[in-house]
Order: sequence, then structure tokens, then C-alpha cells
Amino acid sequence: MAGNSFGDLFRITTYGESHGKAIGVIIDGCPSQIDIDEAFIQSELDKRKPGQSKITTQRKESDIAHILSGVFEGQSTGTPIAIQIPNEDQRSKDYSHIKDKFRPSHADYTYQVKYGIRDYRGGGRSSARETAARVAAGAIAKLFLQKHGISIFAHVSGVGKLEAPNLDLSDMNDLVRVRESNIVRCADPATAEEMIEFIDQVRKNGDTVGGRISTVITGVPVGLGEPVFDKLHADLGKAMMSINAVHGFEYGSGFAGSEMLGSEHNDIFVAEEGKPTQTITNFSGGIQGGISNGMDITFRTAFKPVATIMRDQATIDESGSETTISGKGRHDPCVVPRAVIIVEAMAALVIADHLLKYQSNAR
Ligand SMILES: Cc1cc2nc3c(=O)[nH]c(=O)nc-3n(C[C@H](O)[C@H](O)[C@H](O)COP(=O)(O)O)c2cc1C
Repeated sequence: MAGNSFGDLFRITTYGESHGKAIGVIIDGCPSQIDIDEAFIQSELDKRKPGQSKITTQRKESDIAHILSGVFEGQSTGTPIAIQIPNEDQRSKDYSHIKDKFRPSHADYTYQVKYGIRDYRGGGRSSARETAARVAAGAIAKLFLQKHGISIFAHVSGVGKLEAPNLDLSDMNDLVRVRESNIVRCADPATAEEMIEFIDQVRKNGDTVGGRISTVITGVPVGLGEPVFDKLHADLGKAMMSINAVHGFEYGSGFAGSEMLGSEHNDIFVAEEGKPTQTITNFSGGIQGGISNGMDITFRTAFKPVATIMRDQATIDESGSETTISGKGRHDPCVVPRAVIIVEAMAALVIADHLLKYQSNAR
């Protein structure tokens, strides 16, 4: 199975399946002398772990990160950092009823046809359990970026047709506090309440619902991103689209920009002596020509309603015969509350990779 690594200079390789012994990540290229705050890595994993609230899957995993290498006396040594997270609460028998069946809109059919073998227990490698390894690596990337004054904030801005109003992004600490004060991780408390109620209703109906995550990255200097294929937004797009269940990515004005006129959409420069050049608006989402322009980087990621619903559905089995399938066990009615931290992690990995390219003077 190819494609288990991501990034060029700040590079991760993840391994492990949902119902194997453990999942983990090897991080290559993390610079030396970064303070590796283990409590921070754990707090990031805690935001993704299952069983957090009534609106997430009830699988119970403590998701304890074990750092196996690359850290000495609390600092990165510049050698590969390996982090392993054991699997605990597998209940693999919960999946025996779908052993020979293909879940509609999941990865069972494509994996079976491509590889001729698949770990049906929770989807094996196609399970979003793999993303815990990315969150651990993303935490290391965030610690590296912190040293350079770069911060990332994401929150749930939409669930189904519910949409949070645009936020004032000036106080990131306060936004994180509000986001973490509600189980849906929306930084607008009134919308959060509506979202929670809606997701709970969907869950009681045995169904699932999609949602959107908005992200802002502050403190990125001018010049990150390569001008042709490895544009900063292209790499962010790949990172986001590599997350399970993601169906859409847009940066800056995104699809709404295509409905505007150039005279409305152009970001006008303001030059003030002694200050970095700014633009009045930021429809470019902080990236022009594939290169960061010093403004906040903004993007949105859209997640589908995930496949496993607690209802009977028509499907086919491995012999191609028609059959029915019904979700059993523990599943997420809406994945965005847990995906917020995955989005932040993948964004951190992209920015860390591009920051290293920028520092190595690949301009
Ligand atoms: C945090 C998170 C949790 C998920 N939980 C579930 C789940 O409980 N049930 C499910 O069917 N899919 C779940 N998914 C989505 C599947 O992993 C994904 O739909 C599947 O691998 C097929 O890939 P695709 O949707 O990207 O095509 C989850 C995704 C994320 C990001």
C-alpha cells in the first residue's frame, strides 16, 4: 500500500490499523532543540479521541502517546521521532456481520477490489483511527511553528444547514476557550447549542450528518509556498482532502468568490511606513500565486455525512449478490467535532514543511 507518507522536509509516515495492536507515526525532519511538551501532545490527542461526548462515537480509547525515539531530555534531537498509540477498545466481533458485505459509501468495496484482501474490522487502514497518528505528528509541528510565532485555529463553522456567523479572529486564545467550552467545538456559543441539539436528533434517528470546519493560520511570513505545482494552497488542499470523509476544500473567498466581480474581489494593498504590507480585504485567503502574502491564511473544509448509519440499507456482498446491511457498534453521527484537531494537525504539517523549505532558501 503506497502513499503512507506526507511532506518533503517535515515528513511523516503513519502505520497501523483500527483493530491492530497500535497505530503510530514516524516524523522525519523535525529540527533539533524543539521543546517537546508531552502534555501538549496528549491534550491534542484528547480532542480527537473517541468517546468524548454524547455526539461522538462511544468507542473508548485513552489514546496515550508513547514517544519511542527522537527526544532527549524534553527536546527533539533531530533524529526520527516515533510516536505509538496502542489500540485498547476494539470489540472486533462487532464487525463480523459486515465481514463479507460492502458498506455503501465506505472504503470496503474499493479496498477489496484493489488489494484482494481487507481488514473488515472497523475498516482497517481506511478507519479514521489512523488520524490519531497525524494529530500526534501535528502537535510536534505546532510546537515547531510556535517557535516562529505561527498559530493555527480551526472550529466547526457548519453542521448540515446550520452555519455560524463570521468570527472576530483577533483574540485566538479566547476563541479556543469558547470552542473548547462546548462539545461540538464551534466558537459561536449560540450556534453551538443548535448544532448539538441537531446532531443529537440525527443520532437518535440512527442517521449521520455532514459539516464544515473553518481554519485560520496567523503569523505566516511572506514567501511560503512554491510557485508552480507545490503552491501553498495546493498542498493545504491535498492535506485536507487526505482526511477521511472530506469532500470539499476552499481557501479565501473559495466558491463564493466565483460569484463576485473583480472590482469587488481584488485585495487592495495598504502601505504604511515601518509596517508589513497589508491588504484591506483578504479574499485571497493569505495566498497569492501559491505563496503566502503575510495576511492570515484562511480556508474551509467540508465533511460528508459518514457512511455508517444505524438503519437497514440495501447493498451487495463479495459474491455480488444483493443483501442488506445495518450499522452496529459505535459510530460518529457527525465527525466534525473530532475532526477540528485533525484539520489543525494537517495544516501544521503543511506549514512546517513549507517553513523548512523557506528556511533552506529554496526561493
Ligand atoms: C474523526 C472521524 C471519525 C469517523 N468516524 C466514522 C464512523 O464512525 N463511521 C463511518 O462510517 N465513517 C467514519 N469516518 C469516515 C470514514 O473513515 C470514511 O468515510 C471512509 O474511510 C471512506 O473514505 P471517504 O469518505 O473519504 O471516501 C470518520 C472520519 C473522521 C474524520
